[in-house]
Amino acid sequence: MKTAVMTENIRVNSPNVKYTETHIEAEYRYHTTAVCRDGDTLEVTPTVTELVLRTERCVPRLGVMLVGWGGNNGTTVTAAVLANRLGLRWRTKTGEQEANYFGSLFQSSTVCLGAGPDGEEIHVPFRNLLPMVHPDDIVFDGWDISSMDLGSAMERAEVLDWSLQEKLRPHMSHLRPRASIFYPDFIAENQASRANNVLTGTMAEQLGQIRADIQDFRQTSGVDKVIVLWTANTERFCDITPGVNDTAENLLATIQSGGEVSPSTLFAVASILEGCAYINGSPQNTFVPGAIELAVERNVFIGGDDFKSGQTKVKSVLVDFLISAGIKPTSIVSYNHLGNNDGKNLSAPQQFRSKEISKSNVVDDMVKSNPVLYRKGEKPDHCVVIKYVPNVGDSKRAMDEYTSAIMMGGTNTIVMHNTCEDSLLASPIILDLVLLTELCQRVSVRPQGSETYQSFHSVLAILSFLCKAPLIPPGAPLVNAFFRQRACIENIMRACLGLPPQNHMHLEHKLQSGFLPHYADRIKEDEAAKIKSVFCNGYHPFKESGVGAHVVKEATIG
Ligand SMILES: NC(=O)c1ccc[n+]([C@@H]2O[C@H](COP(=O)([O-])OP(=O)(O)OC[C@H]3O[C@@H](n4cnc5c(N)ncnc54)[C@H](O)[C@@H]3O)[C@@H](O)[C@H]2O)c1
Ligand SMILES: O=P([O-])([O-])O[C@@H]1[C@@H](O)[C@H](O)[C@@H](O)[C@H](O)[C@@H]1O
Repeated sequence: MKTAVMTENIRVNSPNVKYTETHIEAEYRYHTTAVCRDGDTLEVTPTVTELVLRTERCVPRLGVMLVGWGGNNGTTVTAAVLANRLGLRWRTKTGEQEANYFGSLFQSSTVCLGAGPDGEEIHVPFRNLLPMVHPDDIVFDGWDISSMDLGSAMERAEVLDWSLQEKLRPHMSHLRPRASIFYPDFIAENQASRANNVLTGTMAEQLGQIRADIQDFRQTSGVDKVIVLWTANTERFCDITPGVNDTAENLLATIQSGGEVSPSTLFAVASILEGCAYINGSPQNTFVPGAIELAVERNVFIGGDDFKSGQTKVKSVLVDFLISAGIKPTSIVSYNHLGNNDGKNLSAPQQFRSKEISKSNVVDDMVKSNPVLYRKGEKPDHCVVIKYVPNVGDSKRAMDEYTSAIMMGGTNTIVMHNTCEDSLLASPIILDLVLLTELCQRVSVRPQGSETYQSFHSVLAILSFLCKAPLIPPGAPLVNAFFRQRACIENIMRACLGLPPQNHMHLEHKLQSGFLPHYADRIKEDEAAKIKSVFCNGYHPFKESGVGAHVVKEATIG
């Protein structure tokens, strides 16, 4: 039975937005711009498509099954949710610390709704825009090739303060990962010593067991829906072979007969067949063409690849800043060393290669966007180095050097040192990934002229903000630039409320004699005259006359 949890505290006052018992229904004018070349002229045509976006208001009880549950990320995200749910506080050497969700886009960042009574911008937590699952309410389960219970695995991870671990252990020691699929040649040899919790049988039997595990979790936990997320070790890339994994039919046949199918792809197939969204937090090519085709056929969301958590996240900001400012990065060197088990696995060449690819391609879209700086095909030198240094544990040390050409033959070099507990950056990303995926499962869209509503494409490109190597539908533009990706999420959620995209223009404050605020037509004639006299003399109505305060009350924000 779904729990009708009304989490939003924003009510949009518009004739285009309807709140029913079950849905928010927004009529939305989607503005885009079509460009085509006519000789040496670019012809630009603004286009408008009428859409109706419908969002289910009932927030389900969400179950998340982590593959690699006993790892640094798996234990840390589980611990963080428990600590927040329990409202834990603990002593550290610098004082008392309380649980939080820093690093989560939805839990710890805000969006600007619009202007308030005094003209100031009103910001609200991102999560408040639409009804969303609260991370405190997530129920975790999962698999690991290591049988260690979550309390001991948290200790093995060496991520969280000991005093916090002491408080959490009674709540985690009874949690045990389910046995998993283990094919040694997909991850580093140095991982074999962990593998004491593995499934036997044929590939088809193992697939069947994973499906049974998902069914068992759904039934025993009482959750309304399950999302499966891979946070197990980075695998080597899989060969894409016609007749093996190039179509859904061939992939399913290969699983029956046994062949080149990775554990991560098997988990993807199991999840899709169980109707569960599947997200890949690692860089390997889990989503072979056959897996993507299966997801589309079954109308199930898939997303990834590789959490964008630290060094690469900064890169997707810094390179966007440089190129958007007309400065030309000519060399990017990204080095880091870390001492956790992820680093140990990545010390093997094939696993490092998977990561090198996802960390290297993140600047391509930004480079291609600026033909003023870069000739066709020209790219900055880009070097990625990862070293395993056990002593530093989960505290990854990243060092970056960005060298750029500036005006008249000048050179700018930015050097950065970035130290962090890698798992404390990845854990909020995991939460954002599953919460955004769950929200998208409750959104449907009816384009003008269509009688039926449709879901987002099975390849959930909106997750790009959270991934180093975004998986996108065929033909869609690949965007890695951080703030463009963030704006995409914000503006789609605003569209679900019938609100226009954020444009940051503030035109009402930028004209010589100003103009009437857009809502002025909704207020009485004499008050409009007052605002006109005040506002158009360059004074903001809210500050000067107080009349705006009355108008804002009618706008019913809050
Ligand atoms: N900041 C980050 O931590 C970050 C950022 C981006 C991507 N990642 C990726 O996330 C993944 C997990 O990172 P981590 O630091 O938690 O690593 P980890 O090594 O601590 O955890 C991985 C876990 O997966 C388990 N495992 C390996 N193969 C498995 C299988 N077939 N089935 C089930 N479990 C299996 C291991 O036993 C281990 O417990 C890695 O692939 C890493 O590259 C991490
Ligand atoms: O997200 P990011 O910090 O650029 O990338 C990280 C790498 O720098 C790190 O070496 C690796 O172990 C993590 O899995 C993660 O991928």
